[in-house]
Amino acid sequence: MSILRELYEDIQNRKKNPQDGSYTNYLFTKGEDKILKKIGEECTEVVIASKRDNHTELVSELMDLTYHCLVLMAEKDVSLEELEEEAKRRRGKLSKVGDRKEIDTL
Ligand SMILES: N=c1c2ncn([C@@H]3O[C@H](COP(=O)(O)OP(=O)(O)OP(=O)(O)O)[C@@H](O)[C@H]3O)c2ncn1[C@@H]1O[C@H](COP(=O)(O)O)[C@@H](O)[C@H]1O
Repeated sequence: MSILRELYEDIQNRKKNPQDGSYTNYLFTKGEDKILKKIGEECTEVVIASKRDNHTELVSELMDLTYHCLVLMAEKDVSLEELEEEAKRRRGKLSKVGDRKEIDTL
């Protein structure tokens, strides 16, 4: 999705050129442990929204989780291309074998 690419580029730009008042820069300044803590919190919020069967809240919480995962990716220099390659590799492998047990070997 191009909007996720745009969001990731915004996050990378904040890392290169910090801006006052930017929440993203606040996370980079606090560092990896803070980003990981936020990811943990957002995961829990996704679980709660899902169990409440609240679709709007679930979409919102999934986006919060996605944003914080993208911040972690920028912090650890993981590119979107690496995710794409990994997804393609799994797709090729799984569609060939047609056996869910094979996922253990991914
Ligand atoms: N997509 C997001 C985004 N999603 C969520 N958030 C922020 O994530 C925070 C999560 O809220 P919480 O209540 O969990 O956290 P908090 O209490 O504010 O802060 P903590 O002390 O818990 O860390 C909120 O402050 C949201 O504004 C985001 N902040 C920024 N972006 C995008 O990131 C890019 C850079 O924006 P800036 O960070 O504003 O420069 C832009 O494209 C923005 O649209």
